[in-house]
Amino acid sequence: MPTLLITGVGQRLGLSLANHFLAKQYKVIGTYRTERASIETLRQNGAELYQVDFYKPQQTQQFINSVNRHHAVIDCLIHNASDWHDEKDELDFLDYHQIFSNMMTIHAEVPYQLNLAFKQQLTSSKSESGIKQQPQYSDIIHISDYVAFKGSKKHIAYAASKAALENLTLSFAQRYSPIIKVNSIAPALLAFNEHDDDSYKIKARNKSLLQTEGSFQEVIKTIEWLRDSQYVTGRTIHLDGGRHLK
Ligand SMILES: NC(=O)C1=CN([C@@H]2O[C@H](COP(=O)(O)OP(=O)(O)OC[C@H]3O[C@@H](n4cnc5c(N)ncnc54)[C@H](OP(=O)(O)O)[C@@H]3O)[C@@H](O)[C@H]2O)C=CC1
Ligand SMILES: Nc1nc2c(c(=O)[nH]1)N=C([C@H](O)[C@@H](O)CO)CN2
Repeated sequence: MPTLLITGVGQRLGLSLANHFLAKQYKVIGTYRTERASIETLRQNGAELYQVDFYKPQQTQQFINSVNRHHAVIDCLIHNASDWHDEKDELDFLDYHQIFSNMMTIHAEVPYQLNLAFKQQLTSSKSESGIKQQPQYSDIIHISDYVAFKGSKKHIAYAASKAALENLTLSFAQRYSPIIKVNSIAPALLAFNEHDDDSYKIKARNKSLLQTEGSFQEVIKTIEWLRDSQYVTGRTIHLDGGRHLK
């Protein structure tokens, strides 16, 4: 069965992805930063988990070394880990510096580093399985955001870093063809956070033509479609309810 490496599996989309593919008996390698009950449950269900704070380069390096030591094959690398920082007014220079640095680290530099570090594992998945019925590509999937296209006046660095991530898709698709497909998924609203109040929810839903939120299942279906594709690479797949036309 395929091996997936998913970053940020502790909650929400990452947890949904890990549970979905574990249920299909895939081998799931996951990263988490914060110890939670969900992490122990994933471990009991067979996931191989690594605790890493990607804001700490030494921990990123240790993670890469561990994966290189223990995993020879990766069929699909999904970059999901993300922080959603906003730029409040009247912060000082160093606060904005930290926000910008963190956003670029988690959404651009870490995907860049892991894509380069795990090329061998992503390439060997093809040779490991011997003769195939049809070309079977391995996949890199970057989870982006609609705001990479539109910008965001409240999450400026976040949006810019997601735009950088989508540009990485173009470069890695060229560099890793024809063995590895590289694509982005750019959702708009997928799921609210616990602290979101009703007025925020109404406003957020109304930003799209379909006037609703998506779902983590929508992303799962798109990942399954990308995995099955024989002809899509270097593309960003938008899941946004027609928000671009509102
Ligand atoms: N939810 C939505 O409506 C939308 C989501 N997206 C994108 O979809 C993806 C998933 O979204 P969602 O599930 O809501 O994200 P969450 O913010 O709920 O979770 C993201 C995960 O990333 C992990 N993470 C954050 N920073 C670090 C770090 N420095 N090192 C290691 N791990 C880190 C967190 O780990 P931990 O919890 O262990 O600390 C967390 O579990 C993200 O890329 C997001 O940008 C795009 C558009 C809409
Ligand atoms: N890392 C995260 N990124 C994003 C989140 C989130 O909770 N964590 N949430 C959103 C919102 O749903 C936004 O799309 C609309 O409010 C965007 N990115």
